[in-house]
Formats: sequence, C-alpha cells, structure tokens
Amino acid sequence: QHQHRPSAESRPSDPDPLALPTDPKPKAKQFHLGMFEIGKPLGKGKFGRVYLARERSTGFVCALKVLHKTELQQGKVEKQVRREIEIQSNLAHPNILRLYGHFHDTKRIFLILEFAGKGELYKHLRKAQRFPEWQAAQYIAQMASALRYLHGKHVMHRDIKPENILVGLHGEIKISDFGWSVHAPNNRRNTMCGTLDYLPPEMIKPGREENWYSEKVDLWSLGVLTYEFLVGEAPFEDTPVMTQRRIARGEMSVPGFVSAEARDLIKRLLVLDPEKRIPLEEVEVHPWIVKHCVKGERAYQRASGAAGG
Ligand SMILES: CCc1cccc(CC)c1NC(=O)n1cc2c(c1)/C(=N\C(=O)c1ccc(N3CCN(C)CC3)cc1)N=N2
Repeated sequence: QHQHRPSAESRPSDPDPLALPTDPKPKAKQFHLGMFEIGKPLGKGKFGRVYLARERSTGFVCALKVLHKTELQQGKVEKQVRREIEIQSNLAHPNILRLYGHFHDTKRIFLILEFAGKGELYKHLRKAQRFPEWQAAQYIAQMASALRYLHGKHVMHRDIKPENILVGLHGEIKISDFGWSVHAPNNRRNTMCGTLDYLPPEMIKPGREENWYSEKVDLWSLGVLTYEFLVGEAPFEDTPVMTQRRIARGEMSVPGFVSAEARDLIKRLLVLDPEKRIPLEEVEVHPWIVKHCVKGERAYQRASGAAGG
C-alpha cells in the first residue's frame, strides 16, 4: 500500500521519470513510409492530416498522422510536437491513444498512431446533443483512469476537451493530442489559443504567488467535460471576456435535468482552489460513477430492488 504522495506542487521537483529513462528503452525499430499501405483519409486538424494505414509486413492497422515541417515552423509548434512525441510514446493505457513510433522525410513528420475505429467523440456528442447519464459516467470513469495513469507519471494533459478524445472500436474513449501536455509542476505561461472554455481559474489569472499550476488543472477540465457530456454545452460558455470572468469566479449553474449525484461530482471538480478539487481516486468511487459503472452494480440494484431494498 503506497503512501499517499503529496501532489506535485508541494514536492521538490524530482527528476522527470519520462525524461531520464533509468533503463533506456531499446531504440524502437526504424520506420519509413514504404513500410505502409496508405488508406482513406480519416481527418484533418490545424497542423496535420491522418490516414488509415496498414504496415505491410505484419498487416497491422494504424493511423498515420502527417505533419508538414514548414507548417509547424510557421505555427511555432515544433517544440510542442517534439514534446507530444516524447510524452505519448512513453504511455501505454487503454484510454490513451498509443503512439507506436515516428519518422520523417525532408518535408514531413509522420506519427504512427493507434487506430480509433469510431472516430471523434465530439461528433458523437454533437449528434446526440448530450449523453445519457450511464454513458457519460462510463466515459468519465475511463477519463479518470487515464488521468490517474498520466498524473502517476507527473504528466498533465492540460487540454482535455471532447475535440481531443477519440472513440475505439468497442466504444472506449482514448485521450489524444498531447500537444499541450507537459510535466508537472509547470510555471511557464503558454499563450493559449482556441477555446477558453476548459481553462481552470489558475491558468486564467496568475495567482498571488508565482503563477504555477499542477496536474489539478486536469481535474477542473474533467469537471467541465462531465458538465458538457450531460448538458451538451460547456458550463462557462459565453463571450471570451465573460467566459474568463465566469471561470475566475466559478459562476455556473447545473440544469435541473441533471441528477443530484452527477451535480455533486461536477461541483466537487469545478472548485476554484486546485487543492480542494476531489482527487481522481475519489472520482472513481463517487456514487454517480459507482451507480453506472461498477460491474454487477445494476444486478445488485435489481436484486435489492426485487427484495424491495
Ligand atoms: C490530424 C487529425 C487530428 C488533429 C488534431 C488532433 C487529433 C486528435 C483528436 C487529430 N486526429 C488524430 O490524431 N487521430 C488519430 C487517430 C484518429 C485520428 C483515428 N480515427 C479517426 O480519425 C476516425 C475518424 C472517423 C471514423 N469514422 C467516421 C464515420 N463513421 C461512420 C465510422 C468511423 C473513424 C476513425 N484513429 N487514430
């Protein structure tokens, strides 16, 4: 039973487990484009396109993400891509998209990624408008498991939102796009672009002491994600100025159709003080999660219901 370890910010920064491999992993084998049969395009983002691909010698199906070096230079995101590769290639968890390897030619960088057969979660969310509570609870349980794994390696994702989550063939979700992930604690200010909706207060306005933050930023984002799964829109969605103000004050209201248990979890995650946010270990055993996720729970409820329990 390991001791409860103090959260990163209260601990002297120990050497980065990901950065200093004690037993350097044998260099992954060299990949090149000729090894792959390229299939249909799966999607495209700001800096890349992704294609279905099959590795010729093994028939292994994967997703090949192609990034153009000039675009990365213009977007000043080479450092982020390097960090994405460094971090994601060291991770192995069922709810984190695998990065099996990478290679490059004169013009392009190629990432060999796990293929997620059911595509982008945000498209499923838009189509469904909002998820039933059992579905949302299962997704949040999977996110909590993935974040516990990440935080155990002192990595914080910092960009948890539906757009960065993919769905595997069996309906399981996979956190993707580690472009904003870093090792905690982090006190560098990063110019954020894109939606403010998921940013926690400590990243919106610098605190009194140094403006640093820890993995607990992902707890806030998990709260925003829970809300958006159940309500269909983000809790602080407004004009950019108003969104920042509402986040900084934690001003949001949960609609009546959300169950009391779900509301309780959202309120315990969307807490201004990072130290007071419910830890992931407690998220995984929260009544709302247990009610919808623990195997046999439904059988138990039926049984106790049948017995008039
Ligand atoms: C380059 C694209 C990009 C930019 C930025 C961030 C991200 C991560 C979300 C990505 N995507 C990325 O890295 N991706 C890595 C990936 C990946 C994307 C992926 N699958 C799909 O994109 C996909 C899309 C649609 C699909 N179908 C839609 C229609 N349905 C009826 C059947 C299923 C099935 C799979 N597998 N690994």
